[in-house]
Order: sequence, then structure tokens, then C-alpha cells
Amino acid sequence: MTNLSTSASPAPVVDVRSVTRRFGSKTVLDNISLQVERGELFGLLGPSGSGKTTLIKLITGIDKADGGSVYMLGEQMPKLSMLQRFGYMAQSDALYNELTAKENLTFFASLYGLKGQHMMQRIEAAMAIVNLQDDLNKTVAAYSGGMKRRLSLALSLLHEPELLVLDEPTVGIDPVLRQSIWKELGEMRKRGTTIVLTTHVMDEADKCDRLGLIRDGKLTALGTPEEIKTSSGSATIEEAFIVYGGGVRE
Ligand SMILES: Nc1ncnc2c1ncn2[C@@H]1O[C@H](COP(=O)(O)OP(=O)(O)OP(=O)(O)O)[C@@H](O)[C@H]1O
Repeated sequence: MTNLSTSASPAPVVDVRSVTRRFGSKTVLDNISLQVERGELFGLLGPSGSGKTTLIKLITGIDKADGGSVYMLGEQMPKLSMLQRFGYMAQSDALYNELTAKENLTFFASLYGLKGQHMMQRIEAAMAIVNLQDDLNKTVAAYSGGMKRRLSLALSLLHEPELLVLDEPTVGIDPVLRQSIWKELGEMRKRGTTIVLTTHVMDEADKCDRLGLIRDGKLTALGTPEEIKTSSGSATIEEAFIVYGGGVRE
């Protein structure tokens, strides 16, 4: 099966087609379809337990759907060779605590095929974005929770991927740094990077080009923040979130 709906248009960066995921008798994702186009900043919004992380895991190929299919950059997922083409920041940090930040970065850089001078430049650039350039030689065990989040973000940016997939990237990050990270995400988007992220922060949702609202594994709304506010008759994304079946986070 090819991934092109029309022969002239390039494949979407992310193409989720009628995806269903079950755990035991529970349907966690129910027939979800959405596309993310090149250069878009796409936000997934939904109450705790609604299925956002599960969808992210299917997009990145960490998990496999029970029904439907997922394509990334025209390739059907999961596919190991796609690892070099996207950056992923998980909700829980996957870091080697006993190693220094630099050792962690070097390890991941080598997995991405970065070498020598270019590798060092990328490590320095990624650490500057998250303002950790002075903490390169500290062991990760000596990092605070927020510093670990920032290091995880730096790891996902190392190889300048075409697609960045970020699961709650700014949790535990202070407002000043949060703002500078969002500025950098904006710059990356201008350079053509596609970004898919999950968030519980409504002003972050407002900064996305488009949003997908998930409730109990179903996609309840899809559109720009303005479209979603208009269609729900809401003045803010927070109100729209509640109209579309959101709720307070447990
Ligand atoms: N491996 C698994 N086995 C069984 N159930 C799972 C598994 N992974 C997720 N679930 C269940 O799937 C549902 C959706 O979880 P998911 O982590 O995708 O939600 P979420 O929207 O990302 O939540 P949060 O905002 O709290 O991160 C939850 O009910 C969760 O308990």
C-alpha cells in the first residue's frame, strides 16, 4: 500500500490511519485518524489517561497498533531505520544516571551516526538550547528533576531530526526556561522541523498550529486553536477543552 492520497502531494510527516489500541479488554485508542504536515507544530491535548502517550508511542513505533496503521515520512511504522529521522522525548527520562551528561549525549550521538567535530558542535548547541552548557561534565545523578527533563530534550534535538516528538516537554521546567524552549521550538519550526507534542498547559496549546483533543481514546476535536474555540463557542482553549470533554487532571 502506498502512502500518497494524491500523487502530487508529499506524504504527511505523520499519518495516523484509523488506529485502535487495546490493553486487555480496554480500548485505549479508538479509531483515531490524523495527519501532521511538514513544518507544523501539532499539540495533543487531553485529560490524564485519555491516550496521548499511547498515541505518541504508536507514532514513534515504540508500540504497535491493534488496528489501523501509522506512517512517518511516508514509511510504515514501526521501522527501526526511522530512529535517525525523528527525535523523541519520553515522559519519563531515559538517561544513564551514573554517566555524565556529556557521556549520555556522546552515546546517543553515536547511535545517530554523529562523529568528531560535528558531534561536539551538536552536543554544545543542544545543551545551549536547554541552558545546561555549564553542566556537561556533571553526572546525571547530580542533576535536579528539571535538569534531567532539559537534558532529555537536548538528546532529542542532537541529530537535528526532521520530526520532533515531545511528551510533555516542559513539565518541571521553570517559566523563564519554558519560554526560551518555546522560542527555540518556534525557530526550529521556521527551519522546517515538524513538532508533535503533548501538553496540559493551555497557553502552550494556544501556541500550536493545530491541536488534536483526545478524550477516552477518541479524537473529539481537530483544528487550529481558533477553529476549536469557534466550534465549541469558547473564548479560550481551556473552555474548549472542557466543552470537548476534558476535565481537571487527576
Ligand atoms: N502498557 C499498558 N498496559 C495496560 N494499560 C495501559 C498501558 N499503557 C497505557 N495504558 C492505559 O491506557 C490509558 C491511556 O494512557 P496514556 O498514558 O496514553 O494516557 P495519557 O493521556 O498520556 O495520560 P497522562 O496525561 O497522564 O500522561 C490509561 O488508562 C493507561 O492506564
